[in-house]
Amino acid sequence: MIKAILTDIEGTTSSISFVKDVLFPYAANALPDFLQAHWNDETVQAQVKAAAQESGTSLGSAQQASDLFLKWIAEDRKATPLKALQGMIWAKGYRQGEYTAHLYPDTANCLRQWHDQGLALYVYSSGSIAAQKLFFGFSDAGDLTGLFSGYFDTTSGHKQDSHSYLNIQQAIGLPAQQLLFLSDVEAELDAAATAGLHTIRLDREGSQGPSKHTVVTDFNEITLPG
Ligand SMILES: CSCCC(=O)C(=O)COP(=O)(O)O
Ligand SMILES: [Mg+2]
Repeated sequence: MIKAILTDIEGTTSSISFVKDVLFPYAANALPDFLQAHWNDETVQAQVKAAAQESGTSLGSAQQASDLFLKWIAEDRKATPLKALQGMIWAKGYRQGEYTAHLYPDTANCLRQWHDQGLALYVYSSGSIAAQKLFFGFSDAGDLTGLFSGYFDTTSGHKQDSHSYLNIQQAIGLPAQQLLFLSDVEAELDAAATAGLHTIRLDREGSQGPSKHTVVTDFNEITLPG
C-alpha cells in the first residue's frame, strides 16, 4: 500500500516550457549583475568554490564565474552550485510578482486529495530545495507548501542514479514498496524502480512513446498501486 508520493517538477507537476522559457532565461539575464553585487557574500562564495572544484577551473572573478554558470545554464547542467544560485535569483522574480510557477490544471487538486487521504507528499527535483519551496509557494494555485512533508534535490544524488532513491527512501523512513515516484523521464523512473519504488510516468503531451512504466497523461488518471 502506497503511503507517500515523491514527485518530480519539470514535465510532471508543471510544464517544461515554464522552466526552460521563463525560469532559466530569468536566471541567465540576472546572473552577471547578481554575481557582481553579491560576490563577497558567504553563500555565493560557497557555490563559486563548489563550481570551481566541479569544473576544475579557478573562478577568481565574478566575470569568470558568470561565464561558467551561463555555459552550464545553456547546457541545462544539473550542477548543485548552479541550482543553488538559480534559486537565489528566482526568489526576487517570485516576490516581485514577475511570474508564478506553472502547474497543470489537475496538479493542485490531486495533490490536495492525496494529502487529505493521508498520503505524505515529497518533491524530488534537480532545482535546489530553496527553489522548490519558492516554486510551490508562489504557484499558479497559490501557496501549496503546506501540502508537502519534505523536499529533495541533487544533494541526495542525481535523479538518474538509483542510490539517490535509496537515500531518499531512508530519509523518508518508509519501505521502498510504500513509495510512489512520479516523473516524465524514463531514466529517472528506471533508477527509482531499481531502488524498489513504485513508478508512474507522466506523458503530458501524450507523445513520448513506449515505456517500461505505467503511463498517464494527467494526475487524475493515477490509480495508486495496491
Ligand atoms: C524548482 S523549479 C526548477 C527546476 C530546475 O531547475 C530543473 O533543472 C528541472 O529539474 P527537474 O528535476 O524538476 O526536472
Ligand atoms: Mg522532469
